[in-house]
Amino acid sequence: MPVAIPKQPIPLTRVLQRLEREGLLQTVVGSATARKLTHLTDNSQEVQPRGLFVAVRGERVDGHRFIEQAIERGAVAVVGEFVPEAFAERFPKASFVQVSNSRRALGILATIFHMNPARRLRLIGITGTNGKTTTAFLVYHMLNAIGQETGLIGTVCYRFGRHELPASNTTPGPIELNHLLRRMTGVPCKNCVMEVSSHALEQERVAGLSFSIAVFTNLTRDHLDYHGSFEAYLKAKKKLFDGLTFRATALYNIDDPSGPAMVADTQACCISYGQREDAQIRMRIVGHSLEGLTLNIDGRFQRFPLVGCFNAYNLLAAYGVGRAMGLDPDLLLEALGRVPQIPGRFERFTFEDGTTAIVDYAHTPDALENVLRTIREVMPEGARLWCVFGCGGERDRGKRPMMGAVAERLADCVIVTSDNPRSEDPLQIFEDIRQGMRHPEAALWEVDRARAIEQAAKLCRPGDVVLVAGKGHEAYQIIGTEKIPLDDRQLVQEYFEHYHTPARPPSIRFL
Ligand SMILES: CC(=O)N[C@H]1[C@@H](OP(=O)(O)OP(=O)(O)OC[C@H]2O[C@@H](n3ccc(=O)[nH]c3=O)[C@H](O)[C@@H]2O)O[C@H](CO)[C@@H](O)[C@@H]1O[C@H](C)C(=O)N[C@@H](C)C(=O)N[C@H](CCC(=O)O)C(=O)O
Ligand SMILES: Nc1ncnc2c1ncn2[C@@H]1O[C@H](COP(=O)(O)OP(=O)(O)OP(=O)(O)O)[C@@H](O)[C@H]1O
Ligand SMILES: N[C@H](CCC[C@H](N)C(=O)O)C(=O)O
Ligand SMILES: [Mg+2]
Repeated sequence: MPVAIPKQPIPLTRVLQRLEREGLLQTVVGSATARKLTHLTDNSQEVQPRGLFVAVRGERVDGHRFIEQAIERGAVAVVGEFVPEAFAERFPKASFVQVSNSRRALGILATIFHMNPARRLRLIGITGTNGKTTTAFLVYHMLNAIGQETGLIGTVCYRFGRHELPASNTTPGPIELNHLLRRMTGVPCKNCVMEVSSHALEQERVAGLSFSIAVFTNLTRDHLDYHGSFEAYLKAKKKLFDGLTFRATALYNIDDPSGPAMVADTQACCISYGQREDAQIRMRIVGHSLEGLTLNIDGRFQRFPLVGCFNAYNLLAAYGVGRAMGLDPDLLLEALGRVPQIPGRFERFTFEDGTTAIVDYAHTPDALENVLRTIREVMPEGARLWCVFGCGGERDRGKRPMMGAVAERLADCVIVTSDNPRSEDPLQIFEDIRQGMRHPEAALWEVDRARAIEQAAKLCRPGDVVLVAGKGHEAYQIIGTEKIPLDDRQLVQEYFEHYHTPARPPSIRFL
């Protein structure tokens, strides 16, 4: 985890004033209040002399356990929620700043230590269960194509200028996030479009950031292991909109049942998008095939290379962002019409004998259903639809039987396999998936994902369509705590090329 280093040391008094203004400050213990702080971190192992350590009650461990270690390594001040016993006596040279919410304090302090880079950027935040990465990529390409230098933060990677960094989280922790924003201002970027996950909102990773535009895509089942209930999940997403000022714009999908609730308490100017008559930004699907979509958006016809009705919403949301920025509709649509392939999102591979394989990141029941339906609607008659999928370990168990049911209902042939089992037993995950299926015996069950893809390649007939779902751009399989290289796109190319390139007749040699 990175450390925030300011241009010049920051007086602790400034930190206290800001925390007080935010209503977070409770008490201050200790004598070091006149000190200047050289860096900020929430990881005790990264503390150096004259640092500020924020103790966070984490998902795995409680950062308060490492206060002593942080002070031994040179922290002169500690921010936390509970004052350790006899702090002043045990650590006479340090100060303890008690706050009501350490995660929130960390977010706000990260903006100070990185000199508030977000103030020099137009921040565009995208939230929702599905479509965040796609919509963020669309906005990124659209704005850069029309000459507005824009950075990107999301699941696949972080991009700005000529830099592309691997993503740690969809929405990184506040120190890394503000560091990225600071680097973007150096490009210089005008805008930053970022995915804002529900985990990030719950954990205050975006605290202290002011979004100019926030987009809601949709809300269906995911992450209930973490949030506990659908209501709590909705509430976490809603925080993005509740935090907007009256100067911001909230774009919401009016066709999604949770759309209106999402913006119910926002101060921002709300703009709805969707197919409904009363949508302020409206589209109609004019045509869709395996080659792409034709939409009528606000009365203008445009073709796009993205497949699937769900992508019509992502395109509309991206267009809405451009409209909220006051940009020319024709320019926006023309730019969106030329978007490149988004890594691992409905990525299509066609083979000589007419077989098609599609690698897609669908890892929720709703996404899997949408993708399978889409393929069904546009695939050639007489062809069979295959679905190779699995469910992540240490993630929402409830979605497993639902995904089993969806795959069985919509595909002709199902191969269940592993998708990042993490510390769980893949066979137990299979058992959970099996619970949702009526005829589990009709499916193939293959723990080894590479072998499952090979089976699909071997068993499908020329002209069939094979969906390999769940991992999209991911180039690894997480087994235990190890990340083993594995790339669906590479495997698909390798195995399908092997089984679906018709053998050429041997060339005749004339002697
Ligand atoms: C479960 C979870 O969300 N964990 C996230 C969380 O970690 P945490 O702060 O709770 O970490 P922890 O390990 O319990 O440690 C608590 C504190 O003790 C500190 N510590 C720990 C050890 C030590 O020796 N000294 C020390 O000071 C740690 O630095 C930390 O401050 O905060 C970290 C920084 O913000 C995240 O990187 C981390 O994401 C983990 C890696 C993760 O897998 N998260 C997933 C579930 C996630 O967030 N996913 C969403 C996307 C979901 C979607 O796409 O729909 C995302 O935004 O990526
Ligand atoms: N608007 C949408 N509605 C429903 N399903 C969608 C939508 N957009 C994409 N999908 C499906 O969901 C999958 C994930 O899409 P995407 O990566 O854009 O979403 P995400 O919200 O970023 O997901 P994650 O939270 O895992 O990062 C896609 O591969 C596709 O199958
Ligand atoms: N952002 C999602 C991605 C899931 C992708 C899937 N491949 C899995 O590992 O379950 C998560 O962390 O739950
Ligand atoms: Mg994403």
